[in-house]
Amino acid sequence: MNRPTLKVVVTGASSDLGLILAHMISKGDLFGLDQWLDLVLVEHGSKLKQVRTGCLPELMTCNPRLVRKYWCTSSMDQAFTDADVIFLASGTPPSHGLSRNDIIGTNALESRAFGQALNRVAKSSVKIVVIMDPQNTNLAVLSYFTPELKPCNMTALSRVDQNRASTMIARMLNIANDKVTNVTMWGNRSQDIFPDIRHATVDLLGRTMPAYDAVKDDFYLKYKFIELLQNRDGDIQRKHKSHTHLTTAVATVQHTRDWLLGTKPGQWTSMIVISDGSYGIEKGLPFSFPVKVTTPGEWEIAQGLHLNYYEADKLMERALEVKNERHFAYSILQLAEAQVSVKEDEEGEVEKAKATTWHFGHADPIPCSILGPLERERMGSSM
Ligand SMILES: NC(=O)c1ccc[n+]([C@@H]2O[C@H](COP(=O)([O-])OP(=O)(O)OC[C@H]3O[C@@H](n4cnc5c(N)ncnc54)[C@H](O)[C@@H]3O)[C@@H](O)[C@H]2O)c1
Repeated sequence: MNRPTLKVVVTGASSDLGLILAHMISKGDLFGLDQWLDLVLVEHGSKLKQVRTGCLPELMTCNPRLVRKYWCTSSMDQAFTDADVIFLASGTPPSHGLSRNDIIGTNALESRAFGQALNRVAKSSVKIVVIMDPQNTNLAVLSYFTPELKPCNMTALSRVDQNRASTMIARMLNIANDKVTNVTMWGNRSQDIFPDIRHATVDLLGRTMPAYDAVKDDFYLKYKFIELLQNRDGDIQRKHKSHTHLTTAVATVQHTRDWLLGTKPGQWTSMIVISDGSYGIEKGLPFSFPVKVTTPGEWEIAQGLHLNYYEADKLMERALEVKNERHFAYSILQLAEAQVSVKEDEEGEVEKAKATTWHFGHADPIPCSILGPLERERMGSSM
């Protein structure tokens, strides 16, 4: 293991989500089996003891051979200094009795605190994944308070919904989930996120074909499927009587692996990123798009998906929803809308275009030869 140790931060470490995520990272699901890690577990002061005396022993019992050092802290500055990857997995979850606006308001305050700390101490290559609900709004707030960081280094999670949609199709066709590709989630991570199956493909007995042709039920895919998918989160929470921590942790690892290692040729994944104006979505608006990663650590919005009138209309509706929620969050924080920080260069290109290649925060790219078998398969490498 010649690569420098990575510093990885998980906030909300005492919750099931934080613990499962920390466990998956510790056992190499994210960076592979040949990467040393320093893992920082962040919790509020009142729960820090619980992390030290409960969560940490739990994690250590699972034989996390890749972790060189654990830190437990309430200090964001301490946690974020020199961090390579940060998972913002804390915040208030949607629950009975709290409206979406309540959640937006509470978590916007959290995001502001995270943003201010990141802006003070984070290094410019840090990668940040927003899991806190609602992801689009929190990404907007975070980006607002981090003028020193590039917006391309922050993404938020819509992969949970993509995975659910892929699973639903896979089950209809009796195939494995990973035989369903290029399902896209557009828009706002709310109940109204818009699933696009029309561009999805499936591998049926070795033959790649459009998902629509394989399912052969246009009416179902256009209406019932979308309704079922949009209610899935609530359904699971009601029936399982808990938040969807396992699916979220798994989706977070998949999202981050795609971002840091790359998507397979010809494939894309759904990610909430800051819009560069693609598909008519206002520049600077956090929106779930189809995203490709050909250079590890640099996402680009997949171009050229033809949208019909109905779909284009849905995208505009979703964009309006994000704008309204962002407006609400900004009003809680008493921020002026005009100050929205879309960082542009002289040609008006969103900073993304100037992004430097990210090599796990260090000087050298990950040489394929030291990747594990899973990574090699992922990178399509013949090494
Ligand atoms: N599908 C998804 O994308 C998905 C699924 C589950 C949860 N979430 C989101 O993740 C967040 C956490 O959900 P949960 O169910 O684990 O909630 P939870 O209430 O069980 O745990 C949140 C934890 O975060 C901690 N916390 C709050 N502010 C903090 C801060 N500033 N620093 C460190 N720790 C802090 C709390 O003390 C608590 O332990 C919520 O915003 C939720 O909506 C998203």
